[in-house]
Amino acid sequence: AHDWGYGHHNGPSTWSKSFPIADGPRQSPINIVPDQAQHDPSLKPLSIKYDPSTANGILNNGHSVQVSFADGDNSLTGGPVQGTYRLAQFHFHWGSTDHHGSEHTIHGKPFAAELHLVHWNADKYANMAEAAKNPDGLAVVGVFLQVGSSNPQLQPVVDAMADIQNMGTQHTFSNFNPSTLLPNSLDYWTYDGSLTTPPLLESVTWIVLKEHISVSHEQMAKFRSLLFTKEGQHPCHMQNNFRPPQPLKDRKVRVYP
Ligand SMILES: NS(=O)(=O)c1ccc(C(=O)O)c(S(=O)(=O)NCCc2ccccc2)c1
Ligand SMILES: [Zn+2]
Repeated sequence: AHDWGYGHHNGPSTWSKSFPIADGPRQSPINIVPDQAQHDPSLKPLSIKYDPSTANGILNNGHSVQVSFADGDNSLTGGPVQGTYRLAQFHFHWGSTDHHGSEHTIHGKPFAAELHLVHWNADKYANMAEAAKNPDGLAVVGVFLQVGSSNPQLQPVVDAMADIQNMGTQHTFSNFNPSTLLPNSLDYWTYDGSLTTPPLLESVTWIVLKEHISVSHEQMAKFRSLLFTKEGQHPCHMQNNFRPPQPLKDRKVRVYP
């Protein structure tokens, strides 16, 4: 199988060989140009409600660090979506320095990292995999992380990284409320896009928050201490696990408010 990654030989520029949709009409991420974003009266405020008791594990999947949630009352409603989307997992993308690492960019400017909260359309589909095959199947909330003061809300995730250094390792992770990772404002940009990793399915309504959260340089160093590699393999630090911005093609970015 195409073991895709972020290296020179298996990185984003090679993905179209195994995943031709990489050159499709609604790929993510994109560069966001705020003054070109359109107001749309049909857009609503985002409504997000998570149940911390459903957090059930933290995993190094070889591409990112991912916290997964059991099916429960974790809902995203309002915003650009119809119906109720359920939180499945959140993960991050980051760089080798504090000056880059996010997937979306604003006016061409990257942030040090980007948090993705992945939700699936539980009104219409039986599970995440089914939802991922449909254009209205997924909704991902993106939150920029800007290096500055330490973020105490991130610390439980940062501390758990010590237990999942190698690819394929996981650890229990419970009683965590991911809404503590959201900024004060839920104002957002939204556009129709895709997964930013293979299989790059064009099934994501992207909701990128305007306000960032903070992360300290030391906390970022802990992200970079994670490994792409398995125990016993020559260690390769997990960093630059981001796909660069893709062509906007025939799409408009909308903004709320
Ligand atoms: N950067 S992103 O938000 O686009 C994203 C990245 C990786 C993954 C993942 O597969 O873990 C996901 S996922 O959790 O949505 N999984 C992909 C959807 C999928 C699930 C099950 C089977 C096939 C595809 C999303
Ligand atoms: Zn992601």
